Amino acid sequence: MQTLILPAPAKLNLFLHITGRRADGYHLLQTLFVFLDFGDEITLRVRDDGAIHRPAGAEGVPEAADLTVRAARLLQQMSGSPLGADIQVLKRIPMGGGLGGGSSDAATVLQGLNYLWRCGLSTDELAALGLRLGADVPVFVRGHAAWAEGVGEQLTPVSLPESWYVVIHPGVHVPTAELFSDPGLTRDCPPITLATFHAGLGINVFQPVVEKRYPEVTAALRWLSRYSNAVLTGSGSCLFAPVSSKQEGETILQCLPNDWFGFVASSANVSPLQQKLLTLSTLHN
Ligand SMILES: C[C@](O)(CO)[C@H](O)COP(=O)(O)OP(=O)(O)OC[C@H]1O[C@@H](n2ccc(N)nc2=O)[C@H](O)[C@@H]1O
Ligand SMILES: Nc1ncnc2c1ncn2[C@@H]1O[C@H](COP(=O)(O)OP(=O)(O)OP(=O)(O)O)[C@@H](O)[C@H]1O
Repeated sequence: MQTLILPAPAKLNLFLHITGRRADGYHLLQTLFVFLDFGDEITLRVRDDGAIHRPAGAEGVPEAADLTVRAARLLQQMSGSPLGADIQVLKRIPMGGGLGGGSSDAATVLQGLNYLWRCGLSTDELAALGLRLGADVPVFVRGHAAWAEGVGEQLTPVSLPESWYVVIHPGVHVPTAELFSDPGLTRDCPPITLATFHAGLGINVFQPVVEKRYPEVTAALRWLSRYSNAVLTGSGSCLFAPVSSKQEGETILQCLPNDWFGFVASSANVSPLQQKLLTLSTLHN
C-alpha cells in the first residue's frame, strides 16, 4: 500500500502540575492525558525519489518547520530509508490551543511512515524519536491514555471512564514556551497519585497564569463554567468541560459567542490512531 489516511487526534490534560525543573530548564510534570475522537487527518503518499513534501498543511507554518516534515526527515535519517513522502495535513485542531495538534501530527507521521516505509522501528524507538521533536509527542506515538511524569515522556497507561466533553477555543493562540517561563507559575506542587486525582484534587497550574495574560480565556472559562466544571488543557488556550451526552454538549454550543470556536468530542483511552494501526496490522497479518 502506497497511500495511507490516518487520524491525528487531539488530547486533553485532565490536570497538570509542575513538581520541579530539570537542569536544562525543562519542567517536571504530573499530568493525565486522554485522547479525543476529534483531530486532524493526515494523508501519506510514498515517493520513490526520497523527497519529503507537504503539499497542504497548517496555515502559516512553513514546510520546513512543520512538525510532520521534521518527523518524516528524522525517521528517514534514523532508518536509512531511501523512500520519501508527500504529507497532506487537514488541520482541524486549533493551533496553540493546548490540544497537542502539532505533536499529534508528528506522531501520526512517525507511525504511518514507519509502516509504509517498512522501517521496522518499535514503538519504544518511535517514542524516543518523537521526544526529540516535542515533550508531547511520545504519548501520541504510544496511543494510550496515560499518567505522565518527567517532562511528559514517563508514561503509565491508564483506563479512565470515557466521557463527552465540550471544548472551547477562545480565539487566542498561547505560545507554550512563553507560559513555561512565566515567573508566576507554581513549580513546586507536591507529587500526587491517580487516587488523589480521583478524589477531586488536581488543577492546571497554567490556568491562573493564562487567565492573567489572556482576558479572553477568563471570559470563556466563566462562560463554560455556567454549564459544567471548566478546566484549561495544556498551556491553553482551550478549555474543556465534561457533559453527560453529545446532545447536551451540542445544546451548550448553540449559545457559543461568535468569536469562539467549539466542538463536542468523546474521550478515548485508545487513540483513534492506535485503533487504525491495530486494524491495519490485523489486515496484513
Ligand atoms: C504543556 C504540555 O502540552 C502538556 O501536555 C506540554 O508539556 C508541552 O509539550 P510540547 O508542546 O510538546 O512542548 P515542547 O515543544 O517540547 O516544548 C516547548 C517549550 O516549552 C517548554 N517546556 C516544555 C515541556 C516541559 N515539560 N517543560 C518545558 O519547560 C520549553 O521551554 C520548550 O522549549
Ligand atoms: N503540523 C503542525 N500543526 C500545528 N502546529 C504546528 C505544526 N507544525 C509546527 N507547528 C507549530 O507548533 C506551534 C504549536 O502548535 P500546537 O497546535 O501543537 O500547539 P499546542 O496544541 O498548544 O501544543 P501543546 O499542547 O503541545 O503545547 C504552532 O504555533 C506552529 O508554529
